[in-house]
Amino acid sequence: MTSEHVLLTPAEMGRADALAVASGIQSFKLMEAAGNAVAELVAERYPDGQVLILCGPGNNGGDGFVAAKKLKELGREVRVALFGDRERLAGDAAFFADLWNGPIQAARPDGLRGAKVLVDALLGAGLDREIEGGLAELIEAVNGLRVPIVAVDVPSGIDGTSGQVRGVAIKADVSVTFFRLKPGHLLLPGRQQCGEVVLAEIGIPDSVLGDIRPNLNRNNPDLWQLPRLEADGHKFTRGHCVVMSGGPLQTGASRMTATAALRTGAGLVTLAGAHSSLLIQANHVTAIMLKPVDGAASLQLLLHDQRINTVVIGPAAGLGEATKANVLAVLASQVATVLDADALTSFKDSPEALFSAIKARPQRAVVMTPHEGEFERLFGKVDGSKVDRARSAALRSGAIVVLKGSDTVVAAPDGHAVINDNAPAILGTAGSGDVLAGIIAGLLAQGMKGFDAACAGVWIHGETGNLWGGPGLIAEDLPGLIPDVLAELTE
Ligand SMILES: NC(=O)C1=CN([C@@H]2O[C@H](COP(=O)(O)OP(=O)(O)OC[C@H]3O[C@@H](n4cnc5c(N)ncnc54)[C@H](OP(=O)(O)O)[C@@H]3O)[C@@H](O)[C@H]2O)[C@@H](O)CC1
Ligand SMILES: [K+]
Repeated sequence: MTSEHVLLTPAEMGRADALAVASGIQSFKLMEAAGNAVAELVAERYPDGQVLILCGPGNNGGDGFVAAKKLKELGREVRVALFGDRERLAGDAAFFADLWNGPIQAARPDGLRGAKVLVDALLGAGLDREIEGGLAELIEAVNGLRVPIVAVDVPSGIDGTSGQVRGVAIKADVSVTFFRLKPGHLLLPGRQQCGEVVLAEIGIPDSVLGDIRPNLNRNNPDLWQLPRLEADGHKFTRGHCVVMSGGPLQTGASRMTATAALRTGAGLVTLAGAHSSLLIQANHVTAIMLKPVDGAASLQLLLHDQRINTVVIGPAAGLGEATKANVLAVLASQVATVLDADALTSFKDSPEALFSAIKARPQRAVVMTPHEGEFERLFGKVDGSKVDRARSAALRSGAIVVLKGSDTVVAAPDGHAVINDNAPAILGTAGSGDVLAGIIAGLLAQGMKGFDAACAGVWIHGETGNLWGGPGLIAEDLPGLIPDVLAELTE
C-alpha cells in the first residue's frame, strides 16, 4: 500500500518536520521549498499583475516571505503586508523576512487594493484559538475583495485537524499544502474554504511516516481490494445476504438496499419480513428472494442456514422493540451485519445493550451507518473533529462506524479511519443511505473485511453519484450505476 493518501494532523506534520530536521535536513530548506512552491503556483496560474502577500506572525508568514522573494525574482510586482510585529518574527520566518529586500507594510483592511492576486500566509498549522479583533476584520476584508486567493498550507482560520472555521476564515481559490494533506482539507466546512488543494513536495522523506504511524487516510481504491470473481465460484461462494424488510407501507427502502447488495455482487439476496410486507415486495422484485420471518425467534431460525453470511437491518425497519429484538437476534449469530437507520435509533435509550451484543463476537464484522442525527441519538454529543467522533464511537460500540455526510468518515475500533471526499451533493437524496447499506452488505457477503467493505462501499456509492453527474438523481437510479463503477474499479 502506498502512503500518498495518508492524512497528517498539524501535530503529526510538526513531528514530520522535526524528524526530517533530526535526519539532517535543514529546517530553512523546508520553508524555502514551501514558499517557492507557492510562488511557482502563483506564477503559473496567475501570471499577470501585482501580487499582495499577507504574512502572519509565525512560520506560515515565513513561507509568505519566501514566496515574495521568489516572485520578485521572477519579475513580478510584489507587495508584502505583515500582520504582527516585525521584531517578534523568529527563527526561519525572521531569516526569510530579512532576505526580503522590499518594504513591509502593516496588514490592514484598508491597504488591500491594487493586487491582482493575493497570497494568504497569515496562519497555518499554528492556529490555536478563535480569530478575533483586527485579524478577523482583515480576513473579512480579504474575503470581500474580488481577487483570487492562494492560501499557504490552509486558509487562515481553518483548523487543519477538524476543518472547522475558528471564528472567521479565508475563502481561498487554491490552497498549497506540503508533504501530505491535512484532515481539514477534506472535512467540511474546511474543504469548501480551501478551493482546489495542491500538494507540494518540500523535501521531507516518506520514511518519517514510519515513526509517526499515521492511521488516517483519504479514502481511495488503493486502500482496499474488491472481491475477485473466481472462475470456479458460484452463487453461494459469493455470499447470501438477507435484508430485513420494512412494513407493508415501508418496503421501498429495504428493496433498494437489497437491489444494491445484489448489484454489488452478493451471490444471493433475500428480503425477509412479515408475510404482508413480502406480498408487496413480490410485486417489485424478481432476482431477489423472499422469506417470511415472523419475529426475532423465526429470524434466528432463518440464520441457522449457514450459507447466509450477511444481514442488513434498519432501512425503514420501524422503531421500537420488534426491531431491537431482531437486531439482537442477528447479533447473536455469526453473520456480518450492517446496522442502519431504525436499527440504530431503536437503541437510543439502551445503547449499551447494542454495544455489548456487538462486542460479544469481535471476530464478526458489524458496520453501522448513522447520519449525524442517528449518531447523536445513539452516542450523544461527542467532542472533537468528525474523525475523533467516529473513532470514539467505533471504540465504544465495537463496530465499524460510517458517519455519513458529504465528508463521510469511516472509523474502526482500532483507530484506523478514512475521510471520503468523492461524493457529489446530489447523493444527498431520500433513500441514498439505504443504497449505501446495500453496497457495503454486498461487499461483506463476498468476504471483504468490515473496514475495507465500509471504505469501498462509501467510495462506490460516491462514484455512482458522479457517474449520474447532473440533477434529477433519485435513489432508485443508484443500484443500476453500480456495475459501471465496479467495472471501472476492476479494469
Ligand atoms: N511543519 C513543517 O514541516 C513546515 C511548516 N511550514 C509552515 O509553517 C506553518 C506553521 O507554522 P507555525 O507553527 O509557526 O504556525 P503559524 O500557522 O504560522 O501560526 C503561529 C502564530 O500564529 C499566532 N496565532 C495562532 N492562532 C491565532 C489566532 N487565532 N489569532 C491570532 N494569532 C494566532 C501565534 O501567535 P501567538 O500565540 O504567539 O500570539 C503564532 O505566532 C505551516 O502552516 C506551514 O505554512 C513550512 O514552512 C514547511 C515546513
Ligand atoms: K494560510
